[in-house]
Amino acid sequence: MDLFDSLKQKISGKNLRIVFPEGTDARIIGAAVRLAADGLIAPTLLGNAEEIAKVAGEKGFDVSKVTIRDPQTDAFHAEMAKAFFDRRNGKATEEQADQIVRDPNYFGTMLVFLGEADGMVSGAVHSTADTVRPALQIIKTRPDASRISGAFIMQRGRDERYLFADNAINIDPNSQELAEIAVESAKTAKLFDIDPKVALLSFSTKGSAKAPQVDKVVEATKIAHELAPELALDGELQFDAAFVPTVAKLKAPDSEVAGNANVFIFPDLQAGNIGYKIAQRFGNFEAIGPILQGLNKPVSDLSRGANEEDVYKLAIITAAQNLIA
Ligand SMILES: CC(C)(COP(=O)(O)OP(=O)(O)OC[C@H]1O[C@@H](n2cnc3c(N)ncnc32)[C@H](O)[C@@H]1OP(=O)(O)O)[C@@H](O)C(=O)NCCC(=O)NCCS
Ligand SMILES: CC(=O)OP(=O)(O)O
Repeated sequence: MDLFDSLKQKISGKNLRIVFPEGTDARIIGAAVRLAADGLIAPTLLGNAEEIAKVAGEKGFDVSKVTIRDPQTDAFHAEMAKAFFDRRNGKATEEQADQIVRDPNYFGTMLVFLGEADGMVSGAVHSTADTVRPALQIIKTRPDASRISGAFIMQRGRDERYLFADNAINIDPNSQELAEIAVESAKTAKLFDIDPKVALLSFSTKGSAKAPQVDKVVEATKIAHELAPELALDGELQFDAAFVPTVAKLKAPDSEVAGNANVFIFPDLQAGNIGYKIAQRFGNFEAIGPILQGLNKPVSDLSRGANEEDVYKLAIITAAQNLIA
């Protein structure tokens, strides 16, 4: 079954509530209206109701099934500011808390934190840093994860599907962090019916180049093996050795992952962010994400280059993350 048909089946009728802080953006409104009409989620758009109605009217969207809340005037404001102040535990004053929760990304994140929403999707207008910082500060990492990272499902056609990470968050992870990203990405891959074979990517394969950047990946591979000995995982591998069986035979003949990898771990964010965009724009892969891994509750960031379909799909994934323990 198609990945999204299967995810839609899982969330259908569960009335999972997803909040969209960028409620006046036409792509967001269009996706929210479709999701509500399809009975997939209960969407909340954040923003000024008149502005949302104006954009919806111009585009012919019927927002009657969508909840609208305005962080500037919301009746829940004082309670939320107090909860934010408590959660930040000395890192924000009461006055700052009062202002901060008027920011739609903070307001949306607080709705998730307080259990008023089951997930948040933002980032079509805001940068990744502005989208994810509230989640890092408020929702925080799961007890079994030390870092949050951002993964993409890369899909072409019905059957070709890979997971890339980290393409969004950690700028220059050290070996320990990279190892944890690799192990966490294998868990995420399973959510999308990918049987993970994890490659830690480099510009070197099995010692073909010497550099501190390569040493980092070699060390990360060693740590990842210790963290998850049962996992099919290998490094350091160049992308061709990881992906192409004939090249794997030449460059890494003893590796069970080389030539078969389907989870690709990039050594830093320069490589990861550039890499996913090249596959998306040159390779015609659909890039769905970044899906934040390691958070206590689901929050997803969009690329500002996202279209309505990307918003629709990422909202489905965000909702489905609630159903996976
Ligand atoms: C994600 C990012 C915004 C966080 O950095 P920052 O804003 O400087 O955040 P800070 O270092 O001030 O940390 C803020 C909080 O987040 C936490 N945090 C930061 N990075 C984290 C991570 N990867 N995992 C878990 N928590 C993290 C910090 O511990 C801190 O928590 P606290 O305030 O409760 O003590 C930053 O790493 C970044 O800009 N990454 C690149 C994003 C980007 O541009 N991507 C490309 C496009 S997708
Ligand atoms: C994920 C990502 O690269 O986001 P943006 O394109 O918005 O910077």
